[in-house]
Amino acid sequence: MTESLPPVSPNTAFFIDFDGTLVDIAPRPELVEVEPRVIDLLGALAGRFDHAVAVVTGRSLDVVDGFLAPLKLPAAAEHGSIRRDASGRVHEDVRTIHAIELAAGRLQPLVEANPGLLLERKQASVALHFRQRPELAETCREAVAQAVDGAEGIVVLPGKMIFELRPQGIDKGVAVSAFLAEAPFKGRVPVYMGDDVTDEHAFAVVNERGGISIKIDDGDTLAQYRTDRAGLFAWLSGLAETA
Ligand SMILES: O=P(O)(O)OC[C@H]1O[C@H](O[C@H]2O[C@H](CO)[C@@H](O)[C@H](O)[C@H]2O)[C@H](O)[C@@H](O)[C@@H]1O
Repeated sequence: MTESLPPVSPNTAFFIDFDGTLVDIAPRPELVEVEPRVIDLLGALAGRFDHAVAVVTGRSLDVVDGFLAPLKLPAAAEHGSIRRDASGRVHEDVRTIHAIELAAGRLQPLVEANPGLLLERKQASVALHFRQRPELAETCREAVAQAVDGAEGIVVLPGKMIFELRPQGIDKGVAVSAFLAEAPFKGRVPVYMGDDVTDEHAFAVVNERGGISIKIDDGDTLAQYRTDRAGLFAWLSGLAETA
């Protein structure tokens, strides 16, 4: 189901999820394709709205930069554990990476025994992917719970065919709040666009601040609007041209 998206004022800040929102979901993380029009659109939007455009993703910063090159937008990577603000300064929360790496080591035998499972190691977090082996979802859930048992300060975040291990106290809502305390986002009305359960924290923050929350595709959500990627791009294209 899609619905028409609202007009926005020139005083708007945009926060955009990557996987499932800017790009279609692919069988493996490295296989996503960024259409050139997406880069053009983000660049035009940033130009129109005083550079108040940020990517908010579970990906690592270098990976998302690689996909969006030559753009280098403000970005909350790894769900906000690594955040590059508009001045280019990078804020890192890597306090639990050793505990997370230890947990990842405990998951390694499961991954080696089951081709198709994938451990994605990032700077501050680790993800266990089971998209190629959906029948192992419950096995993975239990293995991750056991792997983090007794570890302090680590949270398991379920996503689309994935379980992510990240530091406690970090989520996309916290990341959006941090951006909104800084130029050029400060004082602007936030718009957040995302497709996954991990985007719900950001929807909650944006709703509280009187912003606009947009869920891409299906699933329960706190978002006020729902559309698909085509509807989102049509809307953003109009804003990039007309603001
Ligand atoms: O916050 P996002 O930008 O939505 O990133 C969330 C995770 O996305 C990636 O995994 C997801 O996309 C893959 C490619 O389409 C897909 O194969 C996988 O099943 C999805 O979970 C990425 O690999 C993770 O690091 C991100 O945290």
